[in-house]
Amino acid sequence: MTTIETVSEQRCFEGMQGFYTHASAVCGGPMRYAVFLPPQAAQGPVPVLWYLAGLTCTAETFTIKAGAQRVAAELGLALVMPDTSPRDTGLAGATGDWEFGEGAGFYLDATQEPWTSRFRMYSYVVDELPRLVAERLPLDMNRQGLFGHSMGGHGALTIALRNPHRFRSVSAFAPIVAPSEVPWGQKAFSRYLGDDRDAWAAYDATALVKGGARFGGTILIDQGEADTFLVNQLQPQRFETACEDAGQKLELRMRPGYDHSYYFIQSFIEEHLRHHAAALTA
Ligand SMILES: N[C@@H](CCC(=O)N[C@@H](CSC=O)C(=O)NCC(=O)O)C(=O)O
Repeated sequence: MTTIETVSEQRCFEGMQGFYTHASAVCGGPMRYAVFLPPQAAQGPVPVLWYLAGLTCTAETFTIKAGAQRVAAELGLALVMPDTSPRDTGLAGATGDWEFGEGAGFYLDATQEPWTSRFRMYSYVVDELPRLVAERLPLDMNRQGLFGHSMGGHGALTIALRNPHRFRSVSAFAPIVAPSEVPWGQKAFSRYLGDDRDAWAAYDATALVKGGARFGGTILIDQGEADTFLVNQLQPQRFETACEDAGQKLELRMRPGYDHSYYFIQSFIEEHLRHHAAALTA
């Protein structure tokens, strides 16, 4: 069994907020993640909700900024927050640009050198970390949901669309819905995946829906209308059109006055947690 090192554990709303590190076989080095266990976990396995964070974020960002624990404790949901990439890789070009490399793993498995040995966040989030937490924590892995923000919203949508039987619920705050078509995604995908755009489609929510991927429940998205990334990077209408054409159920809520920040996420976190709880605790 992989050794887990506890960085910290603190009582929170009668549950426990922890930060942990472990040696990741998939990412070839140490990885950090956070878990909130609600008080109900003392009685038995609880549903688990994965949160994938955005560019520049760590396992701490959502944990300390979103204010999710109070309602997660009420609803009996465990929260798992992975980091957004491997760290201290020592690879030239992996630091110094907030849109690429460390802090910008894009929840994909890189196929190009030198990234392919370390930047494997798709397999880390889909396979390695779930196995590791399921072995140690009272989590009901038959009741999993997934959500995320921006780059992490892209991760949540693509992972749910590719694994619809694993996840009962999915939602996103201001997701990158069509990375192949916008500067953030084009920069990252060309470096991690190379120039073959067919390889990009597996990590593009809009392309996945156009290609036939479906999620069983309603996909929930909140998007701020005052988000400075809305026009150049996020473009939710691309996903909305693809879902309409495909008959994929989507609730896209445009929120006047809200930007891209964690103040926006704080404002709607309770609605997202209740959306997931409705599917996970039914
Ligand atoms: N360059 C800026 C902006 C970085 C930023 O806005 N990051 C977002 C995610 S963007 C898409 O994935 C974020 O969530 N930041 C964390 C936060 O606490 O707001 C910078 O370096 O700050």
